[in-house]
Amino acid sequence: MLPKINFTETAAYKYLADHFIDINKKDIKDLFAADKERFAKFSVFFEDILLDYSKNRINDETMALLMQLARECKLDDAIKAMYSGEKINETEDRAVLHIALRNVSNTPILVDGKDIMPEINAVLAKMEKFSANVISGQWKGYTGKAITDIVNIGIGGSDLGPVMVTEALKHYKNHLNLHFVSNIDGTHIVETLAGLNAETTLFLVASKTFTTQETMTNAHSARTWFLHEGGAENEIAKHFVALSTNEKDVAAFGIDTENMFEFWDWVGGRYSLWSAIGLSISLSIGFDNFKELLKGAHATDNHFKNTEFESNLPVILGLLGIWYINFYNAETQVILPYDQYMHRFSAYFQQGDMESNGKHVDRNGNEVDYETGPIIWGEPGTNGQHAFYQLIHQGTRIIPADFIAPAQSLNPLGEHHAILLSNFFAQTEALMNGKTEEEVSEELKDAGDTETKIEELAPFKVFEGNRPTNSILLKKITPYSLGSLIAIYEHKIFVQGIIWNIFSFDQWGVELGKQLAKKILPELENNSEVSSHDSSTNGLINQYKAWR
Ligand SMILES: O=P(O)(O)OC[C@H]1O[C@H](O)[C@H](O)[C@@H](O)[C@@H]1O
Repeated sequence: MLPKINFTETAAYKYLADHFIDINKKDIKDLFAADKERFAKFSVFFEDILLDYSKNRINDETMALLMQLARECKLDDAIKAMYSGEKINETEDRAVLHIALRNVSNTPILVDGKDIMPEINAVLAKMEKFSANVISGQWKGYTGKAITDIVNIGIGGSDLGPVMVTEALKHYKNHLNLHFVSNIDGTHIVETLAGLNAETTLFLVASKTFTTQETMTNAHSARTWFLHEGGAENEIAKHFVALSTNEKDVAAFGIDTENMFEFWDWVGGRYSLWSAIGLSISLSIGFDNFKELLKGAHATDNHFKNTEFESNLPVILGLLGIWYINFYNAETQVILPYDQYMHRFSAYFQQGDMESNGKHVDRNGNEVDYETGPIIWGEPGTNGQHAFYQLIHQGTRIIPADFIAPAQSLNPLGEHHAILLSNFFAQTEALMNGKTEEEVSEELKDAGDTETKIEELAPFKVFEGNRPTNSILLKKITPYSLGSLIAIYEHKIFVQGIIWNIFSFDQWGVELGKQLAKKILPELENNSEVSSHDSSTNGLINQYKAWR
């Protein structure tokens, strides 16, 4: 059982509320000026990852109180509960064990008294063999040709993780072409299949439940396409495999359960890239690299479990988020990777974070009277700089930002990486320091502007600064370091969920829309006027019918 403590009733919360009044008057740049040790104090290494959180609106007391908050909320007990396989996903009566999927040290992990490691290892061995066969060309399609194209059909957690990781690790990929179909919009599958040859295409039907409407519809369309292109029913096994927890429905679809890669109900969809759902990753970069990804995540898992809170990256990141969300009323959190390969990283954590912590009922079943999960967004730098950074620099909202960059480029090309990184360093400096009216006037004077012009323009050119950022500098993007980084963000979400006293591993909020769509679908079958809804929904449906 998880602790069920209202964090706003802790002593630490009350101290933090008082402390906030004091720190809110301070400028980060003044805190730097007053403390030569600030960078050393507020930065921490985890292997080849450096987290610098010194450019935040914090001092020693803030961090001490945030750590006290974590202790009062019994974060340590919660971590133990997760790692020991307790059913901490109480509303679904399930354990939460993505950490077991990457438990490469193989220490037993018990669920209902049974060690789950042998099952995990068996699926990993099956993934290894299958990946090797497909990559080497030993696995043949129905006309005896090797596979050239992999199409992963899945949505949500059965899509976003594989997409993000295969993109982030594209540098390590082999000759196989990877495609991802998620959207129910027919355009997605039509456009994907348009360039493909059924003889050399392998479909991975990725769905934890194997009942998701989008995935099942797309999978059936892929099957029809395969048969239409010349494949026969009894050749489906050579071109369709399933990644799922639902053996019965996999068999009903016509996929040989021999070709099913299993996972388990204690793997949340948005935490499933480490499971059989990662088969597309293993096919794309080879199983050895997939294993490296798992190893990197496992290293983070050990760090999170064993390191004191003060030097624990997920704990520090989680608590800083709490500081801004609950004391500064920050509504969003922007994630800005300065790495083109990581262009889906923020999108991935939109599901990871928002589906986990977008909750308004606490673990006691009561409405919360504080803010919970932030809105997660972001794009890679430097593209974001030319799009939305204006609002981060000069808008009215406080937007805590995570800047992420690798020190080494995987594609060294002239000055590119130095320019990229100069922007990475400059942005957090600019957000912190801002630019005073004096500095602006000086600049305008130097440019030859008149006194009147300077007075007119200056207010628009002032940057108030004091905008908080974390910088995460990695040595290099490798399967291992990416695995570590993803796991850091996963555990950060866990930390925040524990403090907010919410259940982070269910997702009831996605159900209502699905239910209503199921009701509406039959109403779209004929042309008769619909009147069973509110006037807006009726009006929209009837107009659709008139226009289709
Ligand atoms: O893997 P599946 O069972 O097809 O589920 C795919 C996705 O759909 C659901 O709506 C959930 O909100 C997601 O958490 C899940 O990842």
